[in-house]
Amino acid sequence: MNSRQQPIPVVVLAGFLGSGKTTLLNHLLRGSRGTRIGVVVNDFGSIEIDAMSVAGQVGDSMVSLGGGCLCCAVDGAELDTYLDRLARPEHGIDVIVIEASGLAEPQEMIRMLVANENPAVRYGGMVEVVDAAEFDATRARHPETDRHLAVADLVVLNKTDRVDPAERARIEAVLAGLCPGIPVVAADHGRIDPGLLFDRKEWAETRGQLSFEDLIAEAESARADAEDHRGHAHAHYESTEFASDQALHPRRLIDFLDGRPPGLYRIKGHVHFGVPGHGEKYEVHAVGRFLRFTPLPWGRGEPRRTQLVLIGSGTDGPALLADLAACREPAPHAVAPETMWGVLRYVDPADRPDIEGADAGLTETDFHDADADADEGVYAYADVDPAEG
Ligand SMILES: Nc1nc2c(ncn2[C@@H]2O[C@H](COP(=O)(O)OP(=O)(O)OP(=O)(O)O)[C@@H](O)[C@H]2O)c(=O)[nH]1
Repeated sequence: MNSRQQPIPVVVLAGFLGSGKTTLLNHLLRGSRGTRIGVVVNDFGSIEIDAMSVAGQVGDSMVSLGGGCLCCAVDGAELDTYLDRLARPEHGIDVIVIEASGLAEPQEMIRMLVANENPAVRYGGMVEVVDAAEFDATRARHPETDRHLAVADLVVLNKTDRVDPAERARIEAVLAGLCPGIPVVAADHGRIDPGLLFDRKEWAETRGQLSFEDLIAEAESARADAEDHRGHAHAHYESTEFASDQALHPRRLIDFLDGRPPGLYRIKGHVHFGVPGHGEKYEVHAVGRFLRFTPLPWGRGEPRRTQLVLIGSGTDGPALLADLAACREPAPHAVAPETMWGVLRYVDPADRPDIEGADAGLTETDFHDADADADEGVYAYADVDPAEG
């Protein structure tokens, strides 16, 4: 437990869109045991899907900064306000984790943290989450990824379940070249040893990639850069938000998702279908061509509603919204359960509601055939604790 004399370390959790930051954060929160973790979530969109995914687990020790990248808050005043609040002794927080938006410039955030004058907190290192399955594609599209890796204190090579051992070894060799001397931890579903983050002492003292002086020396040019966000990944991305209290028709939504434009890189949120036998909340994640649904119970009193954030480059927001609006279904109770098949194709077999599958005459072969269309061996993981969600 923090003695209150020691400044609370603030760890930046960074990584490209969909790399698995929220999944990792939830793993840390579940494995934190006696350590109290304060969380700052910075969603790119104004519907705060990430915040919703972790909120139930941290209660009042979480603040959420929606509606833009934290790295653009040049003076960091807003962040300081939240850190001050989290650092109050009554919260008893031992470590603060900032989940950066998937399009943030971690260097900017590090600078803000180093410049923070609150003696109750100190910069505690940066964790960069890397999606093994999207590694080459992300680097090709975003050369700045290499810069982010170079300032990391710990690299988590996530989604190793989606690549074979040879590919994993190749990526590890590339990472060793990009960030020499920095530990690279392989993981699936962000399951790293929480001790890597909670044992803070080593971090502050041993990080040598970017010293305080380096940061200050870079500050001037970076500040100019920060004022002109054209160099940031998020300058090239748009976020489109869709929310509806009306149910969505499963088949129309799947047609929309199957035909989504290549520039629409990331979709996250949850869907209300309301089809008989499928009243659950369907959490949805798309990362590149990967698509997964996870049925979860609705929270107590939670409104049956669809909320989606769509992040992409060169996407036509109004057209996406019009397409989604056309998926709305005013009478979901009258919709045949078998229209859910297209959705169930993208659900982990372990999470599939088998009653409906059996009733609808679906066989295992149907599911296997369908799975072959999706990414091989990729399964969804429930980020939200159903009890809390
Ligand atoms: N197969 C596989 N899927 C994973 C793994 N880690 C996360 N996922 C899935 O990848 C999707 C994105 O995960 P998130 O944790 O939401 O990613 P994120 O980095 O927080 O996403 P943004 O906030 O959009 O940047 C979800 O469907 C996760 O369940 C993994 O190791 N293996």
